[in-house]
Amino acid sequence: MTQDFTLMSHPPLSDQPLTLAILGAGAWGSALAQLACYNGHTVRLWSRHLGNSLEETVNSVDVLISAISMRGVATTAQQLQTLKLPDQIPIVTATKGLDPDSTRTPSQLWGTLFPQHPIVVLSGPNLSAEIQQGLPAATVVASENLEAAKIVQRVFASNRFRVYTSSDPMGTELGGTLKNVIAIAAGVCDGLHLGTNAKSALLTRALTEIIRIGTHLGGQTETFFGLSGLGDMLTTCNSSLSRNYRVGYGLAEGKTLEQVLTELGSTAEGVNTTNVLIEIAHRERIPVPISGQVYQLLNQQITPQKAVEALMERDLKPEFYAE
Ligand SMILES: NC(=O)C1=CN([C@@H]2O[C@H](COP(=O)(O)OP(=O)(O)OC[C@H]3O[C@@H](n4cnc5c(N)ncnc54)[C@H](OP(=O)(O)O)[C@@H]3O)[C@@H](O)[C@H]2O)C=CC1
Ligand SMILES: O=C(CO)COP(=O)(O)O
Repeated sequence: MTQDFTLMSHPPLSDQPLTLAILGAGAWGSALAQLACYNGHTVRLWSRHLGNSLEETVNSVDVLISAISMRGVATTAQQLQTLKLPDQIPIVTATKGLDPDSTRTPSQLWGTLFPQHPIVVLSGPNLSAEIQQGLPAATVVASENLEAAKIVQRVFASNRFRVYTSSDPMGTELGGTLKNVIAIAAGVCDGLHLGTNAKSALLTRALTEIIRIGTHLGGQTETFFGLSGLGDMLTTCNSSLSRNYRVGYGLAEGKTLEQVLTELGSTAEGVNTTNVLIEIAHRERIPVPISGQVYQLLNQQITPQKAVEALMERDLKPEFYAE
């Protein structure tokens, strides 16, 4: 049985109402469903806990959207491969994570399994709780197929959600993914009450680090200065609504990671992302001093105080230099 939702709507900015499948009925999938319903689209929401049929959910839809946590992306995409997806419909990925088995991004996983479909990344400063309250927000939809990005732009754009297109899916995706590691560091910074100067220094140097990794992996520098990079970093590093920020804050208060994650009760992608990122950084020889300290902290190799000391005592160098 499928579940179709059409909530209160206003005149849609999209040309015509579409039928969308949203996979993942967690915080983000539900908020995206609300935004699409607001624009008059029909939404079929699927998740394991709803217990509905994946096959019926995706039957004859116009757009497929995945808002599944990283740990479920590969298995769900493989399950979908055995079903019949409508030809060439856009697949939108809204997951912010890295696959621990392959170290690839969600869009790379989807693109490999569904080469005939345009893949669109949706990412931005989008705390679901604020969006569910109807507060204004903006996001980016990025694809190598600009027509597909424009379709997704029209699906979600409204007077409460401004949607920009981009032709840099990798940069857009990595901005949203890598900032989760930095949000953990920002939570530590605030949890230790290190002050505003320290926080600004941390975020500024973190942006440099994100750009270094992100461009190495194929993203464009300017994308990281946009909504999906700096924008999302500012949101998650400054809000206790961010689960990744709360992980860092809790660790700084002396809680164990297990304790913090139990209290959280939902997805904090930054924990897995840090582990995968460090694997990539070692493999590709990319310096990642801040993420490296977050890794040691999450893996109980260092205390929050020692992590701060280690960052302060690094070799002196110019602010900008070629790696
Ligand atoms: N919440 C937010 O503000 C935002 C979140 N995101 C990103 O969206 C993604 C989902 O986050 P969010 O909705 O908040 O997380 P939640 O923990 O609220 O929901 C996770 C969703 O993923 C599904 N899921 C988890 N594991 C599996 C699996 N093995 N197989 C199939 N489905 C699985 C869950 O299904 P079930 O309930 O059946 O277990 C649930 O629908 C994350 O990557 C996050 O970074 C992006 C922007 C904003
Ligand atoms: O990505 C997000 C906001 O843009 C959500 O952040 P958290 O996953 O840290 O809650």
